[in-house]
Amino acid sequence: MDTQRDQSAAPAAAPATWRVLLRYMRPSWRWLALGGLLNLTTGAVGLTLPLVARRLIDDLGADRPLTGVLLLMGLLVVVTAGVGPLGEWVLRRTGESIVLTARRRLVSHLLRLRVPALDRAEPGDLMSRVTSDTILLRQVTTDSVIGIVTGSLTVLATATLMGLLDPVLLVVTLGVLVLAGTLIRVVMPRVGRMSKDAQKSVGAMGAALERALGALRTIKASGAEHREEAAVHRSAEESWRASVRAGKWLAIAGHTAELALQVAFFVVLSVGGSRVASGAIDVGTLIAFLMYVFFLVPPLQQLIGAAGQYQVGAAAVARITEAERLPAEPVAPAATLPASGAAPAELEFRDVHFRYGPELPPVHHGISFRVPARGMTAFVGPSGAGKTTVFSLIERFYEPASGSILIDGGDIATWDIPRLRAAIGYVEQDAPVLSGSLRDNLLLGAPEATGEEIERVLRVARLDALVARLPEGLDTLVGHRGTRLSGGERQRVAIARALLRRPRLLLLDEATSQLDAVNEAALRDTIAEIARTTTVLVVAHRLSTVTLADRIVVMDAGVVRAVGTHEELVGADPLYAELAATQFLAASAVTA
Ligand SMILES: Nc1ncnc2c1ncn2[C@@H]1O[C@H](COP(=O)(O)OP(=O)(O)OP(=O)(O)O)[C@@H](O)[C@H]1O
Repeated sequence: MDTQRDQSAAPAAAPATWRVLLRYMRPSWRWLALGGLLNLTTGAVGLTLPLVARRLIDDLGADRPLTGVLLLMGLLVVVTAGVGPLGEWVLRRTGESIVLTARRRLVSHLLRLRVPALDRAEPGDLMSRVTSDTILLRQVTTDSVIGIVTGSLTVLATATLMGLLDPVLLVVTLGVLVLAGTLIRVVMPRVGRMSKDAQKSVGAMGAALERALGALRTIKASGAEHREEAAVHRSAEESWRASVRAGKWLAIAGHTAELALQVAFFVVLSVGGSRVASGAIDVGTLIAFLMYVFFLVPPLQQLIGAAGQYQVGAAAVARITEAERLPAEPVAPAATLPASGAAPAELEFRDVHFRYGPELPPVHHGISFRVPARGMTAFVGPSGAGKTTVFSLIERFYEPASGSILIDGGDIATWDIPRLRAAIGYVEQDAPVLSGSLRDNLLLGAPEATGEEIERVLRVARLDALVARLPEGLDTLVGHRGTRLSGGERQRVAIARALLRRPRLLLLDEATSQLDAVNEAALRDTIAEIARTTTVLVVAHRLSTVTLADRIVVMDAGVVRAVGTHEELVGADPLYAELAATQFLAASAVTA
């Protein structure tokens, strides 16, 4: 049972970045460990090379045979060549798995978002979190975390070996490096801030682009391409600006390390030279030590790169976590649709109060009405009266502030949401049709429907002639949001889709002017026919629909003014009489 009615519970504090990263990395920890180990092996093998080099110089000096040393060097080079790429591949694979996990989690969450959260979100921005931010997660979980671990270990091992060669030269080297490290610590938080700004702008760009592409015809008709283009460009430029600034700080950090090592090389050379002259160390030791100084370059660069990537990744993690914390409906298995011939539903609203947000005015001020099983009930009233909101509350897209909504005598707040929605067929006012084929659209809510059932609803919705005419029939692609269909066809597809679910309660938000007279009259008869076996609720905009209704609920400014038949209401309710005389009659005059 899902009894959660609170839509605005205060969210707990966001978890720390490293905790979130650990959560993503946990399922892949074996692969990560293997990749890290292989990377370390490559580093360790590389580290032995200077020692072997020293041995070579010693052997040369002492005139000893070189075969053994050369063979060892060859072996080490071959091992490095084999293990290096393998380690990198393992890490890349792990990174991709982490991206996959994050994307799956996020998509599953976003598809279950509560409708109020969706009202406040920008789809384009949410999309960028799934597509672009998750890519950054790959870098931070593999390159960065592994880079920090392997880089630190390699630096530590190199420093140990340097210490074994000559502790004095090690202290000299570390002194230079500590200075560089202090500078880098100042730079890194700036990289984090800039990266956050850059990703935020990518999200804003996605939102602006979605807004423009989603209504491109309107934008063209309004001659607004330039303004929309400028808005998208602005976000792209902001992202560029922030990324360039982050890049500047990263470049400074990267080159600080390189510069520090060059300085260290010269300091070690001069200090080491005097130590060779004083006989404290031999030439072989100095050469080996200088080789180690250069060996420090890659792991130190890896460390700095990793720290930078961690900052970039932390910005992405914050955006992914933010999306994951938007309120969502509980995950529940899909409910089975009502059996054919299932009893129609009874509905009751009891003193329902509702507003869309704490800062918004109330929409329903204590709505009460009863709808018995079977028959057609029409909701009429001026625009903004709260008619569509009645349907949204029945579907539990929103929860009432107080009062209750009952189906078959049970409060729907105690129903599992999938079970509730399985009982309902809903045709929205703008009759959305999804990209894909006609068949995909019909089967959206009833994937198990048989060919016969599809044919039946096609006939009922008067789509059979259209499907017969199309060369690809039901497999015809309808385009993005059904743009290849006419408005009336889209509406009939939406009706057929709802009917295929064999709903016990059919909610029909009538479009004001989508259907032609012939189809409208036919569909009206069909709906009246359906109402004999199912409970049908219609938000009605046409008198022709209203006169067929068994009862009419007249709504105005969030209250139910009157309930009755057309004949009763025309005499009893002045608002209804006025609506019937103006809007409805005007509409019916067109279709008569
Ligand atoms: N998602 C939403 N967020 C905030 N306010 C909303 C939302 N949806 C609707 N409203 C507001 O709630 C009020 C009632 O809207 P509703 O869609 O229920 O009216 P309606 O009677 O169906 O109107 P129409 O006949 O024009 O379709 C309106 O003032 C509308 O602006």
